[in-house]
Amino acid sequence: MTADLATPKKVKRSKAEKAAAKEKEQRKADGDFFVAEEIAKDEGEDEVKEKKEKSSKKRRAEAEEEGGNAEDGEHKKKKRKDKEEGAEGDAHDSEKKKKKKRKHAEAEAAELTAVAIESATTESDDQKNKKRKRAAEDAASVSVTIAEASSSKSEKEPKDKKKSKKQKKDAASTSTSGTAALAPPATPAEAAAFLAEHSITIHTPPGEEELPPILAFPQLAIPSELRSCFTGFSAPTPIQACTWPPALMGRDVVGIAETGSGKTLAFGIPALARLITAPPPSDGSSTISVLVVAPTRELAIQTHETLNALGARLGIASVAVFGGVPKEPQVRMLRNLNKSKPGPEARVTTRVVVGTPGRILDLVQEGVCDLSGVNYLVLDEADRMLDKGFENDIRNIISNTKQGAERQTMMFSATWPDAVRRLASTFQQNPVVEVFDDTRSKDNRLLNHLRTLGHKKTTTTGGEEARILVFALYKKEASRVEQRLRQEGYSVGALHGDLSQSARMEALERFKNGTTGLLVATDVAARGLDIPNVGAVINYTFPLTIEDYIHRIGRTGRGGKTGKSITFFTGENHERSLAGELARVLRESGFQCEGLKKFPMTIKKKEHGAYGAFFRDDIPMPKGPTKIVFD
Ligand SMILES: Nc1ncnc2c1ncn2[C@@H]1O[C@H](COP(=O)(O)OP(=O)(O)OP(=O)(O)O)[C@@H](O)[C@H]1O
Repeated sequence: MTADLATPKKVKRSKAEKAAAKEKEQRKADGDFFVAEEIAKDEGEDEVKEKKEKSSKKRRAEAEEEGGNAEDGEHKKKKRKDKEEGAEGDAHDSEKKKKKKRKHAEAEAAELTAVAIESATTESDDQKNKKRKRAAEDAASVSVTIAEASSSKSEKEPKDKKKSKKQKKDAASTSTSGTAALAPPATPAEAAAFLAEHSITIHTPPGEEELPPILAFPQLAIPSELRSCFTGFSAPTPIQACTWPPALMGRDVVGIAETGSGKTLAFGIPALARLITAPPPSDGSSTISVLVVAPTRELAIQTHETLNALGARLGIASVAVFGGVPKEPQVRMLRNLNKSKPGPEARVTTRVVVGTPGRILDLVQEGVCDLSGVNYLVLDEADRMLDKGFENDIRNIISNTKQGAERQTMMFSATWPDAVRRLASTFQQNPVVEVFDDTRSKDNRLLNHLRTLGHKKTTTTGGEEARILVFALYKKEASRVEQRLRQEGYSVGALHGDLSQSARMEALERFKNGTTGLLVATDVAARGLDIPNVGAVINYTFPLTIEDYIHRIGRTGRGGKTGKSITFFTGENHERSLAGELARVLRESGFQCEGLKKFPMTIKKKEHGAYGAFFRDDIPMPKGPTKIVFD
């Protein structure tokens, strides 16, 4: 019977129908079908919430069942995650079946991803308005931590010349208060009143300029094309107001804010501004430069929809990848990125990936998701991701993106527990050089940094990210700094030549096993020893040679991990003559060295004991055996 029914149907099909069916099949194979199906979801906010709660309950129950299974191997963990994602998928199954017919109709009707997104956006306008209202009312306490400047990112490149007529028209119709005609920034009194009213604390690292919040959209220096993103909003939400100024300057930002506080635009506007001003590479390398990692697929889909809708007119598209659904369509979709398609989609370049950690990593490891061009990374709801056991996945994902100052990282979290602090301090790995005149203020600066890095006074975590290595130049200095830190209540060890060998070995062992999270060492005592990977290195006094500096900072950020190095540079004594070399090292690694320019920038040619200044220092000299010497 089935065959009987099917046959006449087939026969009756017109040529045009056949062509349409063929095209649909092709789109399916290209992965479009998947995107269209997912983004055409018209789940109400309540349904999403309910599902979120259901799946989190399920997760909690599973976690309790598995309680204490922290020793699980990577494989087990992955399986569990797949199970979680599968469970999430099950929860959606009955819902999915009900909607299957309608979704298919929508998916088939959705000729283009962008069209589907726009319709989905329109459909959920009511829900959006609800959320909008909530966001506007949201004056919950918000905290923003600004990391040290990543680099002097110049984002003022010429805009994409290939803009369509429509794009040009759109841009013209948006507010003209672009970067050229900005409203004056908030006065210190206005800024203070705003921060007090919304219970906002902004932690700017010592030495960094404090930026006032943006109280009104016209104060915002962004490409004019982006101004239409604010249509219907009267003012920035608190998290947007405080996040935009540092984020638009290219700084790493940590925002502590509740859901529904307007985070998507808080990181979305700087992301789009960056994409508009830096066109995609034309050398065939990956066009993905923005990556958003989120804990759940609901959040990933929501963020993807928002960014896709905002980016559509700018020629920027996003893809969403998440667990709980088959991987193959996502693999096909990623393989076929930017393959020219007919119609308006041909103008769109996929530059954003939004996804959940497990699936992103899977796809990266399969070689289909190339993150090597990612220079803007967002970790959304970081605390939830860590709660769900995604820490290793996140670190792994980060190691596949651009490193150091080449990447700007935005992190959002509703809470600020130790695990989140540690994650924040490890990705903010830019070597920072603080140039100052007053050597007496070194101790206070050191204490400030320990606080900013979230270092616990009595850490017994054993976690390598929590360890901080402080380098002093002289034995007496190391001993004094150690005493000072101990007076301040820190659990600290020392490694220098005034200590007996057994005392040094004990200090090293305690540092390695995490009993003390802080170690003050001299270069000579530390040389040749297996000092484990540490979260941060602080150069209290600059070493005698630039090689020692490189050796010191190499103690952190090892094995693809991230780390942080902070260097105090007073320009006194031996430091003055090393300013030029330090500036060169920083410049070559892509970091700023402005502060050093007040010192002579001459680089002294190295002299060899036997060959004087004429020896070749560009070829490696044979290394002798490692010698362990304690000064
Ligand atoms: N400046 C603003 N004024 C009023 N509404 C806004 C503003 N910015 C964003 N919104 C709206 O507020 C709602 C919540 O924003 P958004 O989804 O970005 O919050 P969120 O913090 O990411 O929350 P969630 O984690 O639940 O996604 C959205 O509907 C968004 O359109």
